[in-house]
Amino acid sequence: MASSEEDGTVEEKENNNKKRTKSALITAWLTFYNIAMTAGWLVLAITMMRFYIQKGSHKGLYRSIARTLKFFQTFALVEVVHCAVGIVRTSVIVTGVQVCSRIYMVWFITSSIRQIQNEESVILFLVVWTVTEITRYSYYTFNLLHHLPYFIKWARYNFFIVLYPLGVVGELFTIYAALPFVRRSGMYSMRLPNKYNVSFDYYYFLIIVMLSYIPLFPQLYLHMLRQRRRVLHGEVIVEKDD
Ligand SMILES: CCCCCCCCCCCCC/C=C/C(=O)SCCNC(=O)CCNC(=O)[C@H](O)C(C)(C)COP(=O)(O)OP(=O)(O)OC[C@H]1O[C@@H](n2cnc3c(N)ncnc32)[C@H](O)[C@@H]1OP(=O)(O)O
Repeated sequence: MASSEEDGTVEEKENNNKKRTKSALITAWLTFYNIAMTAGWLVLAITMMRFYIQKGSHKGLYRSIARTLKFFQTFALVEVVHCAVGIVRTSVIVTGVQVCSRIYMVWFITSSIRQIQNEESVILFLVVWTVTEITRYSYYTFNLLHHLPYFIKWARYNFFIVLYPLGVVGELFTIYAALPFVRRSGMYSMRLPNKYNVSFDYYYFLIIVMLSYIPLFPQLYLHMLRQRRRVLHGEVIVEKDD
C-alpha cells in the first residue's frame, strides 16, 4: 500500500516535472519568437526612416525593404501554428485571416506589381503595420517576462482603434491601384481555351478580395475591441468564433 502510494507520488512528481519542462520550453520558444519579430519590425522601421531621411522621398522605399518585409511577414505564419497547437490562447480563424491577408498583400499584390510600389497607400499600410507589430510583439515579450510596462499594454490595446482602419484604407487603395495593371497584363489569369478547361480572372478575384473586407474587417475589429475590454477593463468575455 505504502509502496503504491509512493509510486503514485513519484509518478505525480514526474508528470509535474514534465509539465514544467514543457511549459518552460514553450515560454522560451515564444520569448525567442517575439524578440525576433520585434527586432525584425524594428529593422524595417529604421530602414524606412533612414531611406526617407536620405532620399527625401518614398519612391523606391518598398523595393529597399521588400526582402526583409517578405521574410518577417511570412514568418508570422508560425503564429497560426501556435494557435492550432494551443500554445497561445488565440483563435486560429482570427489569426489565420489576419496573417494570410497580410501575406497575400505582400506577395501577390505589392511585390508582384512593381508599378504600384511607389503608391502613397503602400507607405500608409507599411507604417501602420510596423507600428502595430513593434507594439504587439514587445507586448507579448514583456508579458512573457512578467515585466509589462503599462504604456505598452495601453498602446497594444488602444493604437489599433486608429491604426486598424488606416491599415485597411492603405491596403484597399493599393489593391485598387493594382486593378488597371492586372487587367492590362492578365497576370495570374487563365483564359479559355486551355488544356485544363478552366478560366480564372485575377482582376475579378481582386475585386472579390476588396469586397471581402466588408464582412471580415468588422469582425476582426470587434474581436480587438473585446480583447481591449478584457485586458484593460477586466471584463469576462466569452468568444464564440472557435
Ligand atoms: C486569399 C486572400 C484573401 C484575402 C482576404 C482579405 C480579407 C481581409 C479582411 C481583413 C483585413 C485586415 C487587414 C489588416 C490590417 C492591419 O493589420 S492594419 C494594422 C493594425 N492591425 C492591428 O492592430 C491588428 C490587430 N489584430 C490583432 O492583433 C489580431 O487580432 C491578432 C494578431 C490575431 C491577435 O489577436 P488576439 O490573439 O486575439 O489577441 P491578443 O490579446 O494579442 O492575444 C491573446 C492571448 O494570446 C497570447 N498570445 C498571442 N500571441 C502570442 C505570442 N506570439 N506570444 C505570446 N503570447 C501570445 C496573448 O498574450 C494573450 O494571452 P493572455 O494575456 O493570457 O490573454
